Amino acid sequence: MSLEVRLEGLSAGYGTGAPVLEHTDLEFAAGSFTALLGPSGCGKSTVLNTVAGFVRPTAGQVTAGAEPVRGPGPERGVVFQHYALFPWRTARGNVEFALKRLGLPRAERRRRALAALAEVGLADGAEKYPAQLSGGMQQRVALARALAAEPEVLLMDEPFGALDALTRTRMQTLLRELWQRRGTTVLFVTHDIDEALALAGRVIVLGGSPGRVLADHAVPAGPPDPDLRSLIARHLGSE
Ligand SMILES: Nc1ncnc2c1ncn2[C@@H]1O[C@H](COP(=O)(O)OP(=O)(O)OP(=O)(O)O)[C@@H](O)[C@H]1O
Repeated sequence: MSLEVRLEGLSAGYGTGAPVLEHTDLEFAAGSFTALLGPSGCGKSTVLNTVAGFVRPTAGQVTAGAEPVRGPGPERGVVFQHYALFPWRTARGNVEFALKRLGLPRAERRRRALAALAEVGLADGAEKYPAQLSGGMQQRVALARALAAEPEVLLMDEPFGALDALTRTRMQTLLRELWQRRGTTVLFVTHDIDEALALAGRVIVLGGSPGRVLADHAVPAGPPDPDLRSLIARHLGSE
């Protein structure tokens, strides 16, 4: 289950500030995994937030499949760096709560929550509260919460940025497996070139103000390509 995402002539900004994006065109094929890299403030999160429907474009439009994005929707799941779990709900309770807006019956919410927690390797932690879970486990709950709604697009904003190196590598492996199994379209914002190259089939470098596409590379399958890495590093350093 996946949708193509298109940004057409997209301009966006905040209040009376300078535009963050201007006339940006980008297409993300259904089922593709794309990493967005770029210096702080170039508009990576703004791209994600317009696709999520949190930020309304000032011009142009975003479409997910055939439908223009007019606001948040369950077919577009979001995972942020900070998991934003309710501390007074268990892992299962957090996932179930997110399913309420889908209007699912209670038993179905429970079934889906437990299935999603099992899918992220947290079957044993379902009845634990966030304070009883490590950072990596909390991020698994956040991932389960997004997956339980069975999204066709997954929007991830530096989701592993706050994790230690080992946990981060484990989460990357988990995410690759989930993506291979589900085929969801993934847009993944990161500051880390190696993370982008390890995960994505395509790496886009944004830069400038307003932000624009500085580079757009397909990442070949197989072992990391040092030439591609240094090319992308040069684009990143060119700001
Ligand atoms: N809610 C907001 N209100 C006002 N300005 C904002 C808001 N969110 C972002 N901005 C501004 O928009 C610009 C782009 O921000 P954005 O978060 O999209 O960049 P980014 O590339 O994701 O940065 P980072 O890597 O630091 O997360 C920045 O100048 C930022 O200060």
